[in-house]
Amino acid sequence: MTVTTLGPCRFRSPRSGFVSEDERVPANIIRGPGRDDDPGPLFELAGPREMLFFDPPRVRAGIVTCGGLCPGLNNVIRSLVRELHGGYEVREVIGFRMGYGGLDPRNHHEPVVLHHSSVDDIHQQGGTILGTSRGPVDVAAAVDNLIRRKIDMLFCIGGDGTQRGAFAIYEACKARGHALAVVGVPKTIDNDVLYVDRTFGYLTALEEARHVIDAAHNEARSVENGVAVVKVMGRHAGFIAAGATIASQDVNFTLVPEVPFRLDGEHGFLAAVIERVRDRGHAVVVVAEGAGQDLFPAEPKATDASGNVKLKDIGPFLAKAIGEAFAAAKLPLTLRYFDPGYQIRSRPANCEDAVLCDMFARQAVHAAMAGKTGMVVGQLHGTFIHVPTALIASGAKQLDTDGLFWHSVLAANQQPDRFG
Ligand SMILES: Nc1ncnc2c1ncn2[C@@H]1O[C@H](COP(=O)(O)OP(=O)(O)OP(=O)(O)O)[C@@H](O)[C@H]1O
Ligand SMILES: O=P(O)(O)OC[C@H]1O[C@](O)(CO)[C@@H](O)[C@@H]1O
Ligand SMILES: [Mg+2]
Repeated sequence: MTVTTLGPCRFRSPRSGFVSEDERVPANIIRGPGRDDDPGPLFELAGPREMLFFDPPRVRAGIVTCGGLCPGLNNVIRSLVRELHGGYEVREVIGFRMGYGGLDPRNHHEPVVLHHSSVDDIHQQGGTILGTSRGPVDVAAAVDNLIRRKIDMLFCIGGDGTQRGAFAIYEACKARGHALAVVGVPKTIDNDVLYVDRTFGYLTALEEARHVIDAAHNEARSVENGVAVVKVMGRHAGFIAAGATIASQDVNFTLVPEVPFRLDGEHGFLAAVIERVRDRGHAVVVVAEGAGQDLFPAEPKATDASGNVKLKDIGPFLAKAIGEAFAAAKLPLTLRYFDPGYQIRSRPANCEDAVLCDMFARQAVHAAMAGKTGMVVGQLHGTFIHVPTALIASGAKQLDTDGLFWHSVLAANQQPDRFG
């Protein structure tokens, strides 16, 4: 599957180290001869193109950040601006404010002009200098505004919702014959974006989660029968819970959305916690926010402003259940509860994420200058690629519970494969 290009490329690039349009990266690893393995989609390689669709000095670029905060948003903004200005000598870069809401002039979020110097040290701050939001977008009004402002390329930094919004903008521009390059940069601490080995923000989230787990472990093991419960983010995927478990090696129970669990019964989660505390005197539980949602009564699901289902709060629910189980077993308990979600995602990027943000941003600029549109910069097998936005929006990545990563979790925490 190839990415759409806006038209013939007529301008010579000022960059070097060009990649060819013919190189492809397969989604799947071919496991060996004699097997009928499906390579899956074949993705274009990211990188500078020799010929460009846009004439760099005439380009007007726009940047928008949407959805929840994530470490590295400012790094991406900075590297986009620096590559546009420094690499291609683009004269005008505009930052739309407060997410997609800022694309609609009726919301009165006046965009800001981003200069080389105005992004100088923003990478040292968490959050996003442009502001962000959730909530509905009037795509027609957004596209009217982009056309009126003569924007040639729009960089949409955000998660799955943002990329679905980017796709709607891309389709509306196509229908109206406006040559806008819509290029996404995949953001989320949850790391649940398809065709992206690692989204930016994920490793910073692990590092921060590990600090909290260290604290939880110290609390739990310093008291009699200490149990610490740490809730981390991860709506539909347990990558943060799993990765932090492996990084910390001090977690005893890791609960993720991909593995349903039972609380009660001989082989249930609560019996396992009691056994662990009887045996070792303390326990550390890490739970992803999307885990165990089936333990709550089924009722109509509320949604947030963007249409994301509001999850039931599994953390306090588990803490209460553990308290009741210890009481029933007439066992003393000291329970500590940690919910560091916002503390984690508002941090500045760590070193690995800073590198990834810069790489993603520069590949996004190369793609847009070559007229690529309706695409997101991805990364597979350590290689940067162009992924059609339609594919990114087709689903979400989850933990492979038969894979190496989850097996490392089970090896680290020694919990059974299943509870109940
Ligand atoms: N199908 C869609 N069409 C148009 N806009 C959409 C669509 N889905 C989501 N959006 C818009 O994209 C923006 C960001 O979506 P959302 O709040 O779900 O965050 P996200 O990008 O998924 O990031 P996070 O990982 O933090 O949830 C919102 O303004 C939302 O209204
Ligand atoms: O409180 P908010 O802003 O709705 O965001 C919470 C969500 O954001 C995420 O961190 C994704 O950005 C999810 O893991 C979490 O469910
Ligand atoms: Mg989302």
